[in-house]
Amino acid sequence: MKIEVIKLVKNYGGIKALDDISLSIIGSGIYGLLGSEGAGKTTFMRILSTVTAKTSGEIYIDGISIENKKAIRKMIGYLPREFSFYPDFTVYETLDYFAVLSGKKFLRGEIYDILERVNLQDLYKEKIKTLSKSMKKRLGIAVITVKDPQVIIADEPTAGLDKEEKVRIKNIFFEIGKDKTVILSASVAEDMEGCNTIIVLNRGNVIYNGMVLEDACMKFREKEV
Ligand SMILES: Nc1ncnc2c1ncn2[C@@H]1O[C@H](COP(=O)(O)OP(=O)(O)OP(=O)(O)O)[C@@H](O)[C@H]1O
Repeated sequence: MKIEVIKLVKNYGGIKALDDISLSIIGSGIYGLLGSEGAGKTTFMRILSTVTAKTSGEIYIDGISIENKKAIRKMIGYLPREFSFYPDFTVYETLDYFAVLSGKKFLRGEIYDILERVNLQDLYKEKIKTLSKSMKKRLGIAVITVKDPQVIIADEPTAGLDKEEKVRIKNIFFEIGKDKTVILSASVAEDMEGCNTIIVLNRGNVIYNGMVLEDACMKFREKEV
């Protein structure tokens, strides 16, 4: 899997949210996108997921242009910051519903297997409205992995969770990242722990792209003050 971003620009009226970004993401693993509020993380992820249109530049995923929305959407699972579910559906019904939407046929056992991967197997009868924030996040991960995409993009999946829950969510992504490309964002440096590559965004520019967490944190903090 290779993602190539070439001279990507996104303007919202007079606001330059992404200012000529070029980078490559090659192979499986966890890629962390670190940046403070307004750095452009959500915009970047939404463009990659074909939810938002770019202003200019090019993106290719395995050689397929992002303009080819239909093909790209098959390759990508996008977990936005807030994922909405039907509050009165149970955990099982929700996953089953998205499985049907994905167009693939799933056996009952396969749905339980997916729930097990995100540690929700014992809660399959629970209604969504009774779930905690972390449980909903985990269900969101289950939902986006149901169509087995090659690339998983998650916008601040650990924001607002306690330490234990952050670790739990991260471990799920580490497991997925063994053979898929996972891109996740955060606005606090500690949430980048365990990422194989860290990309630091600042006001729409890439100011660090590498494997050393300490260096990424230094660049990030330099711009924060
Ligand atoms: N729909 C929009 N209309 C106008 N400006 C926008 C829109 N979406 C984002 N922006 C602006 O683009 C810039 C980048 O925002 P973006 O949400 O991508 O950053 P972020 O790093 O995800 O930050 P946050 O954590 O606050 O969401 C900000 O200046 C933001 O105000």
